[in-house]
Amino acid sequence: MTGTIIKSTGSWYVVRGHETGELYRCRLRGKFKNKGLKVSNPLAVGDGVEFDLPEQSEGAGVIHTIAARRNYIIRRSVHKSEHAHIVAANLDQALLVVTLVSPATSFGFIDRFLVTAEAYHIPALLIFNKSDLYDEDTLDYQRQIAGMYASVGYPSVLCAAESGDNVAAVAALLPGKTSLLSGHSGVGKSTLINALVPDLDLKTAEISAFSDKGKHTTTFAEMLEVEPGTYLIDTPGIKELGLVDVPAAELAGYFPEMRALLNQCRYHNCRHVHEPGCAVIEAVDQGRLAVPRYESYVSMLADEDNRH
Ligand SMILES: Nc1nc2c(ncn2[C@@H]2O[C@H](COP(=O)(O)OP(=O)(O)OP(=O)(O)O)[C@@H](O)[C@H]2O)c(=O)[nH]1
Ligand SMILES: [Zn+2]
Repeated sequence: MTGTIIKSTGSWYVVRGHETGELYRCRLRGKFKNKGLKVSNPLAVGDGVEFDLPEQSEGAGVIHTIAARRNYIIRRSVHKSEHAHIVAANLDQALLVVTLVSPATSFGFIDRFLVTAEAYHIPALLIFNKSDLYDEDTLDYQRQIAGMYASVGYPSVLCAAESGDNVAAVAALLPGKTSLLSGHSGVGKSTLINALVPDLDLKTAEISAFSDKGKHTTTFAEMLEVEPGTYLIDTPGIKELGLVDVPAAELAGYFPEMRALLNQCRYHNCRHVHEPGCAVIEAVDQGRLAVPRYESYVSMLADEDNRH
């Protein structure tokens, strides 16, 4: 049988079976190695697996094959001696919840998230929340920002999670996909999840009761099941996305609007800061490349220089 891992305790996995639609508790057969990947966990939520239900196993499954991953996000350990671990695999999109007031999310944070998503090859979208708190000027401003991000490949939705206003537009992004939901503390992520996942507590309780069977186990990771096949992964912020140490020379390649210009710079190793004949600087000067995006690039480049 085949299925998707929706919860992991490190030794047990909860798998949603594709053929039956049922939940299965599974173990991993024998030793598994992640080829060329130094991580502590062989399997993560979102992984596709093949498993058997042997007789005399009291309904517990045995995973014997892991499907190739389309992508995955890892979290580095705080202790250097420990391996990183895979937070989740096979993400279809990353949604970043942001706010323009109460609190205002900075461009720096947004662009860092988008660069990280590019590095992971995960399409990213922005959810502007708390629209009920925006006055006319802020709404104008929001349209400008949304336009700027849309023009470089990041669509967005404006909503108010608390009142439910336009949450339907967010819900429409989800069916059949695995979505990562991120955002600074206080932007309304929990409120949004509660609006998106009806009976959230019931569903979570059901899966816990099923997987823990009265034992005290720590959950390493869990996907919220909006419905079978539609999943949300809740993470507190960019640290979870573990902004991979993007080498300075590659950084501009993770800004889609800069990518197309890179081979037009006079110097092949142009850093696009004050080099003569730089196509990126020219685009900024001519208003073809948004200043806030360029400023984020320069600031990330400086951070990268300071690290080395
Ligand atoms: N006015 C307004 N307030 C909202 C909206 N959505 C959430 N809030 C409020 O914003 C505050 C933070 O919301 P949470 O859902 O707890 O935010 P969070 O992002 O999950 O924060 P953490 O739990 O710290 O990660 C709460 O007081 C919510 O009531 C909204 O659409 N409009
Ligand atoms: Zn350049």
